[in-house]
Amino acid sequence: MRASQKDFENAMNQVKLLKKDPGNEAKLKLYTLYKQATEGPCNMPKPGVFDLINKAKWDAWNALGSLPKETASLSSSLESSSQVEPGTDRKSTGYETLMVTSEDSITKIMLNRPTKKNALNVEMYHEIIHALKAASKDDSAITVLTGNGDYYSSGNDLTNFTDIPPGGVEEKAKNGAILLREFVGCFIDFPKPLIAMVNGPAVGISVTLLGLFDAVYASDRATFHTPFSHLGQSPEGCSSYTFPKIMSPAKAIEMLVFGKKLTAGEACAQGLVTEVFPDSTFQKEVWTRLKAFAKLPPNAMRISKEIIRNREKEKLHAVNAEECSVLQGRWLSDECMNAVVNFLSRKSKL
Ligand SMILES: CCCCCC/C=C/C(=O)SCCNC(=O)CCNC(=O)[C@H](O)C(C)(C)COP(=O)(O)OP(=O)(O)OC[C@H]1O[C@@H](n2cnc3c(N)ncnc32)[C@H](O)[C@@H]1OP(=O)(O)O
Repeated sequence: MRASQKDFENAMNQVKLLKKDPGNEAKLKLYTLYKQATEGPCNMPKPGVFDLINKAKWDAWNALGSLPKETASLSSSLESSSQVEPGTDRKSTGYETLMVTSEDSITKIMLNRPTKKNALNVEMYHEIIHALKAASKDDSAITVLTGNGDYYSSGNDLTNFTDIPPGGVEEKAKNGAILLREFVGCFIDFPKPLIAMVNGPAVGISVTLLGLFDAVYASDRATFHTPFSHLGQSPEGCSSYTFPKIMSPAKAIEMLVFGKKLTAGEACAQGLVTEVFPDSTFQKEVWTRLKAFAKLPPNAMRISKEIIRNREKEKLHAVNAEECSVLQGRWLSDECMNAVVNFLSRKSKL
């Protein structure tokens, strides 16, 4: 397929958005291809020998000779897309905390704060809401959520509690509850099969939400931990309703109240995880399976999910509202504030 001028300009814009500098050589190559594509053969006067930067530009552009504009445009687009981080396409542009890609009828939303163990900061909550809304309308058949790096996610970013607005902690808690309710609501309402690829340990809200997914595939490195009582908090993500149904009330209490951490095998035995894979083959095996799922008739999958979920939707939204309201109160408690201060001053870790 021929790259259009628009594609070419997009590619040039993407270079500006790269997180990692592509290096001078690549940038010089792109510059000269750009000049050739827009102006044709080198038309700038040859710079003096001491004008090193312009000399390098001139040499590189001049070396393209009479390369046709169209060829330069195509090469430039290809050059720049190969510099983009693997698995990234144009759809991911604009996200700070996610990598969102679409391929083989699968939209992949990857949590992308690996140095913070993919903790969910306020921006990430908003971006996930946005990505889910976009995925629900795009032409993919299924959507996958996964994490970049060694963690799936360490749950809520505890520094979210530090940025206090003029209205004080009460306003902070109220805003948090509103955001959480909208965030969880998107998972309840998501219309297509939603699959979690749990690539490593999962904590807090990243675990509770799994009860709202349609399939959960886990690496055998993954663990599942909801230390809400340790944090002076209470369950969210509809887990107060989904977990007792999935794994029995007693097992749900062990996790949600006593903070028992499950291995992937244990989580699978409890029904929270659909299947566990050895970490060494996790990506390959799961993606093979997902690609096969994505070839199934999308409308049939959507309608089948709808008929299963619709029966529960009203209840799930009511549970979500109640959990958010209870949490709003917990965030103002001494128990919660002390736990957050302890983490932030590194007195405690899970
Ligand atoms: C709109 C609001 C909605 C709120 C919804 C309610 C949600 C509730 C929950 O999700 S409760 C769960 C909260 N999560 C935690 O309590 C986990 C806290 N983190 C840890 O205990 C540890 O970091 C760890 C066990 C996840 C990993 O330990 P380790 O392997 O030793 O790595 P580091 O601790 O050095 O972590 C690296 C780096 O990441 C930062 N980080 C990790 N997790 C979080 C987090 N949840 N919040 C904030 N920051 C986190 C950690 O501080 C390190 O940062 P640094 O390198 O020091 O700058």
